[in-house]
Amino acid sequence: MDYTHFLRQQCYINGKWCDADNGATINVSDPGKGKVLGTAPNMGQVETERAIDAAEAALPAWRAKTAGERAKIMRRFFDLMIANQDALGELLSREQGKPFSEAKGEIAYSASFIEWFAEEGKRAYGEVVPSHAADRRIVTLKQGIGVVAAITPWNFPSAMIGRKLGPALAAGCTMVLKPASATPYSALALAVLADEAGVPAGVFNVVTGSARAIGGELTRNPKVRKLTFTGSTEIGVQLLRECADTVKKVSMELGGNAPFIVFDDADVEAAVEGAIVSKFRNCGQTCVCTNRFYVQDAVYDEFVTKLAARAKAMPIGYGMDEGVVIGPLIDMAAVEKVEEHLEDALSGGATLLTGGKRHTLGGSFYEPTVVANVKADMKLAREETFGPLAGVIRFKDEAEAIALANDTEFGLAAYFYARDLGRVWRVAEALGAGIVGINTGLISTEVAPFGGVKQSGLGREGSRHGIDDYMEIKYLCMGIL
Ligand SMILES: NC(=O)C1=CN([C@@H]2O[C@H](COP(=O)(O)OP(=O)(O)OC[C@H]3O[C@@H](n4cnc5c(N)ncnc54)[C@H](OP(=O)(O)O)[C@@H]3O)[C@@H](O)[C@H]2O)C=CC1
Ligand SMILES: O=C(O)CCCC(=O)O
Repeated sequence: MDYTHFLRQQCYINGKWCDADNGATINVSDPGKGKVLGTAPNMGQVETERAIDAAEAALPAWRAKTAGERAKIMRRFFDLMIANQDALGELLSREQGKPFSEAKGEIAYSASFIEWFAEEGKRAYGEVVPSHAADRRIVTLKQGIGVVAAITPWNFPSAMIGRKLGPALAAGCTMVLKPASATPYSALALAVLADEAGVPAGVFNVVTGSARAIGGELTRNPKVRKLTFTGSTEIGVQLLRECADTVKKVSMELGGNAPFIVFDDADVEAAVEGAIVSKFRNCGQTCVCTNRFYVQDAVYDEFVTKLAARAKAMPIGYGMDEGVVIGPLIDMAAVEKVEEHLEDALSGGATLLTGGKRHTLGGSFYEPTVVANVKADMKLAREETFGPLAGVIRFKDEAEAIALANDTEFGLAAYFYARDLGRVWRVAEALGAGIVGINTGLISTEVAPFGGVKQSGLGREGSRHGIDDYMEIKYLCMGIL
């Protein structure tokens, strides 16, 4: 199947493909070539309300199915995603810019949440609680929360949906999704496959367009019982406020500022490998990407020299070109943010080791960049860069590294390399993050709980815990007179 089969330029509401009521559209561009790929409907409040009504109407029948019946449909959905991995990967690469190999990996990652939660739905056990009274019995049930609203970002246009849709469907919930305006096609492609898999009309709805109008309705409408969001902390905070009026359950997967610590007992080669993966995946545009490196005195020079050499050798190009590992940034605003952070570091005395400029391909291509002699108060260490810029800070001892790593309002991922077992436990326990990568730069999998502490978010996605965010516990107290 060709990728164009999945390139739908209409929204999906109540099992039907539709335009905005007023026919308005937004352009969707390929960030690599800068060329318009197509359009998507510019919907607003009215269409969103219609989608919520459809999700509400579809809820009783979807909820009434057994978990096993839902799992069969979800299994078909998973199989279709895998069978169409190449086409879905190409569509994703074209709208987002990431290398085709990474895009295909993202499709498999996205599908893995559908498969995982299809099975977890069957294990959403309640419990029998030892009673407090001889004449009463206590039982708990877990029930799907109802209509779920999801708002997702452009950096993982498929996987951030898969990991919300999987648990929602498995729990017996229905969903209205608003994907990022930059990358709506991967979301609409999921609607094509959901339909083919037999997900009933109204269970999964996709609306594209005005973030404010659609988001406003999703947060205001009392029929929506849960909002799940991945994106910036700034918008997450705004959505939390908006959800307060109708007391919705919320999951927030927000910004990060991940530290990556290399201790003097680390395997430096392995640390460089992990650093490359963790820093430059998706051109530095993931919330778990390393944002600041801390390297101990004794191994500092070796680490920065090797990191710079590896970064310099990374092939840059269009996502669909053979062998590319670094694609374009999502837009020029992203390039400007990298430039601002680099300029701030260099003007404060940091040393440029490689990169440091826009790539000759033009547009939003930027060279993988490494700077040494970075200080902890520079912008690149304090704010999420979300780009291919690695700044390396020197430290003396374990206590200093932990203090530096934890000196942030964020707490999503943290990484460190060390071999001393005592140190591994001490540091792992001391880091203020929801996810800690130890001697690895890659922590993402559907089987583990993904989520942050502090201003990086609320709730966990993936793992056996991920379905709980889509369920309520009901307690039954039974008199047995
Ligand atoms: N945690 C993460 O994974 C991500 C973090 N980020 C961080 O955020 C920065 C900015 O990226 P950006 O794309 O602007 O992220 P945003 O948080 O603005 O966007 C994420 C999603 O929220 C939507 N949105 C934006 N404003 C509103 C609103 N008022 N009400 C409801 N929904 C809204 C967007 O829609 P639309 O696309 O239509 O604007 C998109 O679907 C990045 O540089 C990065 O630092 C970004 C993406 C993912
Ligand atoms: O940046 C994000 O929000 C998505 C994280 C990707 C992952 O699950 O690894």
